[in-house]
Amino acid sequence: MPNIMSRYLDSTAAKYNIPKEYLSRTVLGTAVCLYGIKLGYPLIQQLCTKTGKPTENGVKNAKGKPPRNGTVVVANGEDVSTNNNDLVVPNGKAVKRETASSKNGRSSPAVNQEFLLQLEKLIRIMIPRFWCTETGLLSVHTLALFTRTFLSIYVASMEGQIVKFIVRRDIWNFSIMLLKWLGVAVPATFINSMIRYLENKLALAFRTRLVRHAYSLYFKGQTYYRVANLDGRIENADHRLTDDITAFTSSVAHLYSHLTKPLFDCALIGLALAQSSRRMGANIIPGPLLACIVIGATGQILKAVSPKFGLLVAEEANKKGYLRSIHSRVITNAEEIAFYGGHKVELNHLQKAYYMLVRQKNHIFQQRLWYVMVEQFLMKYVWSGTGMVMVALPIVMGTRQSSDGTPDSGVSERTQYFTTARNLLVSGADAVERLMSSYKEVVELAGYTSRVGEMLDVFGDVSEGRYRRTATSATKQSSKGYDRLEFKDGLPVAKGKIIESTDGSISLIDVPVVTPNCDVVVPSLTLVVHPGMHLLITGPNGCGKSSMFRILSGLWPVYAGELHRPKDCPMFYIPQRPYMSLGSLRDQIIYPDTVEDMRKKGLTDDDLERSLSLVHLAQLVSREGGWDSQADWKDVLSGGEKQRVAVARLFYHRPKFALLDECTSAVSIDVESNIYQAAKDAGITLLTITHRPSLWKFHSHILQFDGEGGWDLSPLDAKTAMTLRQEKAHLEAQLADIPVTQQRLQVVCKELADEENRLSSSTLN
Ligand SMILES: Nc1ncnc2c1ncn2[C@@H]1O[C@H](COP(=O)(O)OP(=O)(O)OP(=O)(O)O)[C@@H](O)[C@H]1O
Repeated sequence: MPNIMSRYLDSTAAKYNIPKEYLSRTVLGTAVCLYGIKLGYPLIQQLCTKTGKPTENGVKNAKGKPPRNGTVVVANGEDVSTNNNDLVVPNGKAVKRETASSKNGRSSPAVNQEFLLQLEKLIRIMIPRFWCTETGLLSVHTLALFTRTFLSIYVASMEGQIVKFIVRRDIWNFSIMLLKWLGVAVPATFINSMIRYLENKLALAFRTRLVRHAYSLYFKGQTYYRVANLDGRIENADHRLTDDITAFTSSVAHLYSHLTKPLFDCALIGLALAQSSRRMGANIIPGPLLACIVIGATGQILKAVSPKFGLLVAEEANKKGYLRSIHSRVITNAEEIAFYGGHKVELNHLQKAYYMLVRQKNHIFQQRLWYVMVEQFLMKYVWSGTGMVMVALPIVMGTRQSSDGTPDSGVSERTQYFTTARNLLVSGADAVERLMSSYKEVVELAGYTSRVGEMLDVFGDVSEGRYRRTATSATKQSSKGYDRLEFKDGLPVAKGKIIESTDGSISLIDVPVVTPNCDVVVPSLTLVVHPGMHLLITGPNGCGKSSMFRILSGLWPVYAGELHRPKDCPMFYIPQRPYMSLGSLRDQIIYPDTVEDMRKKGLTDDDLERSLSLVHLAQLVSREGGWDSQADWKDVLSGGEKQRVAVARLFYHRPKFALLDECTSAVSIDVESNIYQAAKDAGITLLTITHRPSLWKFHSHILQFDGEGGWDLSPLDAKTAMTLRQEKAHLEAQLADIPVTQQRLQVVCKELADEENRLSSSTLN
């Protein structure tokens, strides 16, 4: 076919008196343009149709654009969510709608417009300015790739010359060329190593930028808490922040060199091949034309048979994250599991998670098996055959004989051409193969891009108070008739106001206690806590006591009513299970301050010691080897000691209000009483959740939840008297038992004496 083509070109050029070269270039240019249009057309068509395409519901938004995942468009005056995982809310009723393809309402990761937009967003984070370290690294990397391509071509031509001198039996020139060839190997190997070094540096620089950005979002406000507790889109943020970001940045850096170098190779090798064909006096069109046809056909076939690697990779990352989370659960709760002897159950969970990952990996391997087979067949065998035809064409069709009057009738020059062209073709084929196999990597990159992009989107949303969660209970509540919550997009809207109080008090006015699952635990709560008003909070389990603290601390949104808080929120929360941070013993007491903060406050280790003695732990410093000693405090301290250390923090920080959530449940009653008295003496207003009547005397008011959504706030005086009366009755009952106990004691003493007498007489006998 190339022969026929060449003859046809010859005859046409002669017929219309056009220089053959012009005609060849025009044909080649047209073919390339047409192929470019063919490849680009589906993308352009996709873009055009997307811009004005009606949505699933046949509705366009105001700009004629399709709504983004999760946004709301208005149909027939009602809010209709287009998110796969969202709730359609006709007439205020929430209905769950979920599709299997996308858990989080996103389309499955693929190389499409969404991927390009997300990638662009992430690239802007990784390369924030034109002049930055990353652009410097990219420039040097590009230069190294370019140099490597030039060196490959130079080495290929040298090898051709070496073979030519061998055929001519020219020992002198052969030796010189061989030395030159070895001389080129030194910079060539250095450049190779440099390319890898720069790729790694680039991946690390990208990762650093992304991690810095992600951390700033993750620790903005209480995003790390809200992502896990209030939003349901991300399950394992830790895995995304570590493994997924690493995989994404490595993939981007790797793809950059994997795409750039082959592109340079193709362009420069194509030119070099055309030059050597021309030197052989052959037509330059047929070879490249044949190559274009074969490569184009290969691309189409591979595209048709390619599995959805992006989706597969994203799913694999998901399963890896799940396995990791199960591992960390075991590590965190090792002692509890060991006491229960729950290793069988945990092992079961771990194995399940592991086999889910194994199944996914096997699925990917299977998909790869057939894909790689087709890929290898086309790229190794079909392309090698095409290469042989391409190399043979200029030799068979060429008109050139010997250029320097050598007696071998051009055999040595043809051999030189053959060797050079063959080497160039091998490099070219390798370049195209890398380009094509890069498609698979691009699809995998789409998977990582989707996970990292989604994570950053969710962090951004959550830090601004926009949550998305499967609100199954919303339906339940709406059917219960609770209509104070306003739903939008299937989720309750935080309409409540957070106001700075001027008199230093904390108040909740008509605030509902609503859990992240939209369960309304208390429909409306109103209370004012002035400084010095010590409030005791009681009620059955699950009635909303801790939830009230979450609302006061700003962890949970205020869905209605008003929350008044003093400026800078001088509240300090101590939970039942105290958190021990990493670091020294000093760091435990001053948490969440740093040592610099402590110095700035003008506090010293002596002050810390005073805080420790208030919780009866003064000996801890010498026992643990000083303030700077480091340990895994979570394991080193007992449950009660951990609680006391947590309370010592209260004496270090001395906040206006202390939210104490059964924080001394493991402390003995006498020490507990001393702690509460010391806290009151320090001028700290106590809001205490407790089930211990012994703590009542330290409080002036009591808030009682009934577990049915109701509550009662009253002064504690009358109730204290009541409990004192109860305690008196209890003590009197104990005293009434004393005569009986004394009688019993006498009997036991007598029996013991008899027994001893018996024993001594038996020993004498
Ligand atoms: N992160 C959460 N997500 C969903 N629901 C939650 C969450 N935290 C608490 N809840 C629910 O909120 C309700 C109130 O919980 P809360 O922790 O306030 O109870 P409590 O009164 O402090 O109970 P206890 O005395 O047992 O500590 C419970 O039904 C609980 O299941």
